[in-house]
Amino acid sequence: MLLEIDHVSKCYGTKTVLDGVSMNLKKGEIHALLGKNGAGKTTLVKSISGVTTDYDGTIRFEGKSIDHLTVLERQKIGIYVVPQHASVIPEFTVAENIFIGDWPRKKNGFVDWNHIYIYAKEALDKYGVSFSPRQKVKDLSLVDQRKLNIVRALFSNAKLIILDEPTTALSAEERDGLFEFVIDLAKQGTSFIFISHYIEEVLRLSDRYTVLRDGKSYTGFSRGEVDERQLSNLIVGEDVELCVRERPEVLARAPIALQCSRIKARGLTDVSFHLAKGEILGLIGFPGSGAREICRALAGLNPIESGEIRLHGKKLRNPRRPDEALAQKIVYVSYDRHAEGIVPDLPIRENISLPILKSKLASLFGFVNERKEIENAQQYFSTLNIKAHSIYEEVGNLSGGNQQKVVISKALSTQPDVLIIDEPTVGIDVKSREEILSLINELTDTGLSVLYLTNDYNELLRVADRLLFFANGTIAREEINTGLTPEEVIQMRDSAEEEVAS
Ligand SMILES: Nc1ncnc2c1ncn2[C@@H]1O[C@H](COP(=O)(O)OP(=O)(O)OP(=O)(O)O)[C@@H](O)[C@H]1O
Repeated sequence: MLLEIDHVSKCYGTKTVLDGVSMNLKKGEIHALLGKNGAGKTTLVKSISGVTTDYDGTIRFEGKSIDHLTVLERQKIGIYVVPQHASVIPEFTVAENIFIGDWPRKKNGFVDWNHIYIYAKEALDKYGVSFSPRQKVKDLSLVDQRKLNIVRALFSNAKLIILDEPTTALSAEERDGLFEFVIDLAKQGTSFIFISHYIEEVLRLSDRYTVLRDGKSYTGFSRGEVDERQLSNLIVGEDVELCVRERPEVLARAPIALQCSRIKARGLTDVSFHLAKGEILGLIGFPGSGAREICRALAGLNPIESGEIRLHGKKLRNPRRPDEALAQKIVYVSYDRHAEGIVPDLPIRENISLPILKSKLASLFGFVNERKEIENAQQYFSTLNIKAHSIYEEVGNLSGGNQQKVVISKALSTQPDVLIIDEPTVGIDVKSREEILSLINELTDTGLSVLYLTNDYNELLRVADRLLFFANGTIAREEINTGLTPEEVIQMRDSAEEEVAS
């Protein structure tokens, strides 16, 4: 056994988050840690890595208790966390990133720059990655940045690497590449704790599983012992009802809500399309293809050089800022909730109300109508099942998935005509995902139109009525979603890309 977690408990104030949690991990094992949003996965990871040491119970590493050790001391014995958000410095080279904090030095004490690249090349070769040590990290793909984080940990002699939702925002192919890399390293003896909300990928990658629910651990399941449904029931504690979108006939006759003509903007050469009232339009394309760029242009985040946007036939002013888009009933939920989504120090109530303070919640004389604000926040708090004591809890104290629900509530409370939603279920547990999808589905019945961007084609194909394939800054293909499979979509995306390139 490499790691033994023995009846670990942890409270925040009066809230018991971990209640006698136990699990163990063997050398060379990939062990999945699962649980709903707020189940305590991050809290357990913090206890293993030493960020939190005021827990009850015992954690042993290679047979010895590590409860008294600090984060740095735990790193020295081989425990590393690779966080969800790349902890690399984009302006530095790969080699510089590997050596940050531990520069090889010459006898005179100066950094040995010549050898940095030689040592880094050896490390990259040893772990079988293909990028060059001289490449700037900002030029690496997302998956290579994640691999670099792992190589950095290995270079510091990691024996246990905790991967916190490592597949976030990766395409299916990138995810496969990352998994191969992790499996190879596990074969060489490195152990992994793998945190993910995607059960299908958990079943593919992991040797064993531990589920946290209501503070307790359900542990010891090996590959093949449980299937997708059983694991999802264990996580949620009940049957999960899947959101089913009926593609109604009315959509074919629905009036056009949004009409974009010849849009030219950053990363967009010439984009024209329409979105019907009540329709969910899926956007597909590689990074830089234009799929995300059109979202950001319509949201007022990337300036539009030319072209025309009409909503319900009325010409809009091309938005220069998100509040201008919002005033014209277009709202964007960014994939990056940390940078663009929430104010962590403010309570849930104020976060949800932020964009509508000046409009819907303003009373006579410009004061905020507090009753309306509370009602509004309370409504989304209940509908989306946000896990917190109340709407007065600070958003920074919520688990990642629950923060994401606040971001979505904030967007929906503006009552937009067009919702642009970018990777909305990243970090969201199985049950919450269905709640979010169901809510969006219901809102389209009342006339909301949606542009939906995600790399998770399984999810996209469950909700999208029609698909637009982007390549090279323009729309290369359009398909009605008549029961398409993810594999078909990947093929269509690749051939659209090739056609545009040739
Ligand atoms: N610093 C804190 N103060 C108070 N409560 C906290 C703090 N950190 C976490 N919590 C609470 O502890 C519980 C567990 O949170 P944790 O982040 O461990 O969940 P998680 O399983 O990682 O969730 P997710 O999948 O959403 O990331 C949540 O209810 C959260 O609100």
